[in-house]
Amino acid sequence: MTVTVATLGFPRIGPRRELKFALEKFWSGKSTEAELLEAAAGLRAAAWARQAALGADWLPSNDFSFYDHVLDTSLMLGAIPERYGVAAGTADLATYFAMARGTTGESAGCAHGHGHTAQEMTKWFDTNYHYMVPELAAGQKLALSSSKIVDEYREAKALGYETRPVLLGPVTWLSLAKGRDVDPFDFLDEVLGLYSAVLTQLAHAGAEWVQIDEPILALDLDERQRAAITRVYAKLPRLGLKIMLATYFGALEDNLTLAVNLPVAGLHVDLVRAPDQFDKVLVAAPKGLLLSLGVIDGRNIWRADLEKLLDRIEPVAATRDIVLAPSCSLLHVPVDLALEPKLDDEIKQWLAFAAQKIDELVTLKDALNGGRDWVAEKLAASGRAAAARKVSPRIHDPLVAARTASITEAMRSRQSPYAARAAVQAGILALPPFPTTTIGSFPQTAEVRHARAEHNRGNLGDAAYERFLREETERTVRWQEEAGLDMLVHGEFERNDMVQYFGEQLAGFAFTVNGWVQSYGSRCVRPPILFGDVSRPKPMTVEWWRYAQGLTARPMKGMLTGPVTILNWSFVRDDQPRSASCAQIALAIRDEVVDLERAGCKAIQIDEAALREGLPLRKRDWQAYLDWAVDCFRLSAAGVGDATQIHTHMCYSEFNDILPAIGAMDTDVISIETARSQMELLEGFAAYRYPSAIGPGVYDIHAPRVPSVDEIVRLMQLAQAHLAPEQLWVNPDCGLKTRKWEEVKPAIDAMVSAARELRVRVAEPA
Ligand SMILES: CN1c2c(nc(N)[nH]c2=O)NC[C@@H]1CNc1ccc(C(=O)N[C@@H](CCC(=O)N[C@@H](CCC(=O)N[C@@H](CCC(=O)O)C(=O)O)C(=O)O)C(=O)O)cc1
Ligand SMILES: N[C@@H](CCS)C(=O)O
Ligand SMILES: [Zn+2]
Repeated sequence: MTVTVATLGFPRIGPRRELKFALEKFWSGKSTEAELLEAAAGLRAAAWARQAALGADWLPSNDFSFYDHVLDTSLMLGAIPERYGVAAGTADLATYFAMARGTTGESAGCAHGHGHTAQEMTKWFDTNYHYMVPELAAGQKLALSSSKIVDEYREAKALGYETRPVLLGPVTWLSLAKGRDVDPFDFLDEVLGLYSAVLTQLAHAGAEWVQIDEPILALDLDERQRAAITRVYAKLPRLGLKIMLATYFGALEDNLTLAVNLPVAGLHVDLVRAPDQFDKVLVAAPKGLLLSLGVIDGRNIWRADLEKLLDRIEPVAATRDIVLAPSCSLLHVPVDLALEPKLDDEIKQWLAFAAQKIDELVTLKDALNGGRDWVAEKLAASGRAAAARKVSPRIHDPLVAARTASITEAMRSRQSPYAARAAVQAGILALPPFPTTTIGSFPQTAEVRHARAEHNRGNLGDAAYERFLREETERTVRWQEEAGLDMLVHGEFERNDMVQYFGEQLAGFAFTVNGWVQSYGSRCVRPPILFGDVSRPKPMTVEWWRYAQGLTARPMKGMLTGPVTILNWSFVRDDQPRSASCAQIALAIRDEVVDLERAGCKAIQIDEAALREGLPLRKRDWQAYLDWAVDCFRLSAAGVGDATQIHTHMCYSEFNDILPAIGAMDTDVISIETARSQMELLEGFAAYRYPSAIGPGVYDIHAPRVPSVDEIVRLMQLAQAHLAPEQLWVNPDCGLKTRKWEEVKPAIDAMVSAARELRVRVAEPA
């Protein structure tokens, strides 16, 4: 029986974010399209060479994307909304970037009243990767509009690599699509026809296999989706190509029988998220179905215990051909651990990034094909690392264990109910009706990022860097006073990222230099690595808060990232439940909250941008997650007295299905994204009788567009249709870090003017 190795997809950004820099150079007009195409071809060639050199047998092609693979699929199908003025069949790179960024160059943007908005962007399943939501309208004509998949197959072939092209499956694409006056599934036959044409072209180009990704198969499916799966995979396998149907991010569960009985040549299953499905899949899968076993974690950075894996796989490999693979595309992990000179050796030996994961797969393959002795040293090293990690004193801190064991319900509860707290806080803060504030960050200009980079490189000393940050902060505080904002923020200039900044200061976290992962388009994040018990060696934000508050008599918000968001945007431990790691982070944030209060801070914002997006993929798992997530938030927030106003912020706009959880967070003020939904979201808050204060975002910070005073007044009037005026704050949808000062200043001026007008209007007798 033969064992081979596949990779499903390799990170496309390049080992040092080469794609980001090539894209941003092109977008800013500093390079030509030809130069961009050349850079992309170089990245693809390097990725194939690397994977081949590591010993992968099945190399992916079409896993590269200039922005997003869902958008690539939309362009392939010619699903181009009318506003871009391009007929299906005639799209080019300019159309692609217009769909990705809007014609003024911004995600979801529409500048100054002209230009075309980008497609909506949202997160890819439960990852921190974001895709462009496909749009379909009634009567829309689709047509093949991109030959990318065939071109990249041929490009690899010309370089001597036989690849298995990767294509997002039609049922997942339709499931992610939004229809305007139409059900996306009405397009099923048309879409199926186009996929058939693409597969036929690939077969003509010489491809033998294609990998079709249907992650939707790991979710709860309705009858229409199940029927679509049956229909699509009755047809596509007849076109001369063998199909490896890839499922990932969870178990097939009730979709297992459906999946294994499709007439496809291969099926990939995720055995990291869903190890328990291994036996079920083996029983259900017909002998002729080539199984691709996702045994190495494509979502996390831990090195595997290879001997332990072999114990499970060996009996199977003796009875059937198998492919070994990461659980999903390697898109979600950094490229190469070898680029991390600053990680210490003890932690480094526990980790595997994309390149190391392929090496692990190849070691497993060699052990299965040639016997364990053949790779004895590699297996022993993997076993030693796993054993060392289990007992390392770096991981286990008895003080943290004792502290988490003594968490009580009282520690999660504020002293008094909201109404009593609100009365005390009103007396102290003395804010006007419709108080104005912002969400925390002000523009992270090139100058700010450059100063930080120079400081990190050692070219800018600590004192000079600190002086620079203090000046930026002071300028921003002064400006906020002049603008007339009521509750100020310090601007977050000292922070590289709202999660990484805290990870870098907490014990139990390690951080990388080049461990970038694509978040959306050219934007990347470096998730901290949560490897051990978490504690807070010393205050993290208090000195910045104290400095900023010292500059003004107005209240300065303390600004923290919440435990659930830190957890969801980090690479986390796999040796204890996520809830346990989250409770530890919650205690560390609680310490910071208490210290801020002691320092005199009257209002503390604990951002939970990722609480909603951390929801499990299967609905039946939601409540358990929400229970511990809300508990952790409350634990982080409830160490303060009634007089301290606790804010939170969430910038993903689907809240109605988790309103009880939001209520249970028991915050004094929540700011949420609402501008794009015209305040419709507040209906849910009203129906739920949400008791405390809400700052519904009055303008979309994802766009460079400056809102008018009238528009903000109108939005706030819509808000008053749902909520009492006393409940309302006025703020933007999210932080301003990605904006420019010339956009921020007039927008905030308009916001403050609107609040003043609203105050006059409520004061006037009806
Ligand atoms: C709110 N979002 C966030 C998510 N996850 C997070 N962990 N953080 C988030 O804020 N998930 C959901 C959304 C996703 N949205 C975004 C928005 C913006 C970015 C982004 O802008 N990323 C930056 C990198 C940010 C960062 O870490 N910056 C560092 C390093 C800056 C840098 O690149 N420096 C250069 C040198 C510059 C010079 O010398 O002039 C270098 O190192 O080469 C910092 O500021 O210090 C990005 O550029 O992609 C991400 C997600
Ligand atoms: N305080 C953060 C929240 C972003 S979700 C910011 O303002 O950028
Ligand atoms: Zn936000």
